[in-house]
Amino acid sequence: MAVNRTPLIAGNWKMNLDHLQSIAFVQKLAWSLRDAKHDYSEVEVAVFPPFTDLRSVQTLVTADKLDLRYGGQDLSEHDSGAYTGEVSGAFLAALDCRYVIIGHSERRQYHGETDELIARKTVAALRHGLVPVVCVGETAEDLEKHGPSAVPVAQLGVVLAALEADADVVVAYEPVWAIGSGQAATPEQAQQVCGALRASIAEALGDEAAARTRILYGGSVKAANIAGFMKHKDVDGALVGGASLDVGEFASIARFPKHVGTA
Ligand SMILES: O=C[C@H](O)COP(=O)(O)O
Repeated sequence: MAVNRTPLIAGNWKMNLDHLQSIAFVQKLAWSLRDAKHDYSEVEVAVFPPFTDLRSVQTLVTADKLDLRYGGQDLSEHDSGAYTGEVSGAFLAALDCRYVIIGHSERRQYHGETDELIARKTVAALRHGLVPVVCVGETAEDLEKHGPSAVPVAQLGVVLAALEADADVVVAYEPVWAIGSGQAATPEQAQQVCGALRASIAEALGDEAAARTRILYGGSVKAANIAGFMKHKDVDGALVGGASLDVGEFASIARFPKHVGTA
């Protein structure tokens, strides 16, 4: 089957950069990518700012006709109503968000998000025309106890059970032990788990869904290691945390095809 998955380099800002800082950052990123003649059809680039920045980012992207994508870092499973502090998929869609991150390990760890809630949020995102970036990943303890793929595959399985075969989702494999640690998984480890995740998508939703779904690796990705990950057939991009807060570094990650052969 012909496979045409556009790589996606996604920057998760987490709780960093306020709305004014987001404007300066996006402007610099756009200039940097323009100067490098970045081909967005070759490598898609997306940023995930805090909710309070999204309107500013939308204004800039619209005014400057940027090809940059953006999205929220979370959303509510509900569409509207008495849910204090929640942000609905409808609101993200109204700001022209393309994507939304769901089930990041920090949400699982600090906010008690379960696989079942993450599945409901994924369905909510799809209901509003957003592309969910569903995060899965094992802790160091899980890795020791169950091996590399069991936990991420089981986490994704709960989400896949809630999806139709034509659902447009992105999966992000982020080993918890690699996040913010400076100790990335090896490209071979990432490939092994991304391959297992793709096989689980094929089993649940069919070969066509497996062939078109992008699977990202995340966890201490930087310009110096991105090419190693991207050489592997089941790794379709990266979800970048810390390094996405440095314009030059993030732009360099997005230009990874230039590094291939140097990794
Ligand atoms: O969402 C991004 C991940 O948590 C990776 O973060 P990191 O690149 O700082 O390790």
